[in-house]
Amino acid sequence: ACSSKSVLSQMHPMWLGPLEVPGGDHQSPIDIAVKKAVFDSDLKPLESSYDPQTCQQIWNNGYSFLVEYDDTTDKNTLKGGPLQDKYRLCQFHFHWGESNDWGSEHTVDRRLFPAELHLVHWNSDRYTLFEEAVMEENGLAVIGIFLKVGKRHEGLQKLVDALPAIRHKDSVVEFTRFDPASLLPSNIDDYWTYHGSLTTPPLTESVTWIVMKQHIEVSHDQLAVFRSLLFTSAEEEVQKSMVNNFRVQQPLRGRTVRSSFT
Ligand SMILES: COc1cccc(CN2CCc3cc(OS(N)(=O)=O)c(OC)cc3C2)c1
Ligand SMILES: [Zn+2]
Repeated sequence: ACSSKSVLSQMHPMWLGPLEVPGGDHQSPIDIAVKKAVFDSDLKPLESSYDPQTCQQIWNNGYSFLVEYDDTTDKNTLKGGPLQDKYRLCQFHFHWGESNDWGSEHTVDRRLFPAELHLVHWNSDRYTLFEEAVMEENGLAVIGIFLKVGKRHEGLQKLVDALPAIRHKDSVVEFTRFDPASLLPSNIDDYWTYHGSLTTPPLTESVTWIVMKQHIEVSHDQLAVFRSLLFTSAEEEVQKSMVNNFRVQQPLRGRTVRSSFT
């Protein structure tokens, strides 16, 4: 499910920082200036419906770890909010820092969070494969959720326990019966939305971003296990800790960020 490697990411090792796309003026991530966001009363509540039985595997792709879902049927759908069509979940992953002081990709009034969760969906009303949708303006919808360090996240622990098995790049293990809804904050009606891009290759400007206002809490120890992952494969002599796997912020270039709340 949406896990075929992009050629680009083979040519450009990600820990050197994703390459900048010349000329793109709808790039992500961005800073969300709360006061400049425009309330849009036409924005509907988000409707997500996920089936934990369709969870397939968890793997280290050399930049983050991805939990992948069977996206060959409409079992894991997202609609409503700013979306005109129905989108299918294919994977979720995280970005984090080497310390709790930074790690998120988006910021809110320049505030950095220690990590950010992305749930990647593609438009299954208009396209038949992720690879097609990834090239189209209305192809993808990514939900961004900020993580803060606090109490232990019970839902996350099953995922944290699987990480030592995928320490190295390109390692994969079977991972089943994980409910992505367990990672959503209690309030998913309050969000910011704007048009942007993937923050890793192919960096295409095909994403309707939906960034949740409410964060989720994970414990310091849970986040420390993220940092025990490696960018490097088992064969490489020098092992590099998988930390700071976020892209630098990109210019807004006149885009408007809308909010679903006042
Ligand atoms: C045409 O390029 C691709 C086609 C199919 C699958 C892929 C793999 N790619 C999809 C998009 C994506 C997007 C990712 O991050 S993000 N922040 O959502 O842009 C990501 O972070 C680890 C990984 C992947 C995996 C690339
Ligand atoms: Zn991401």
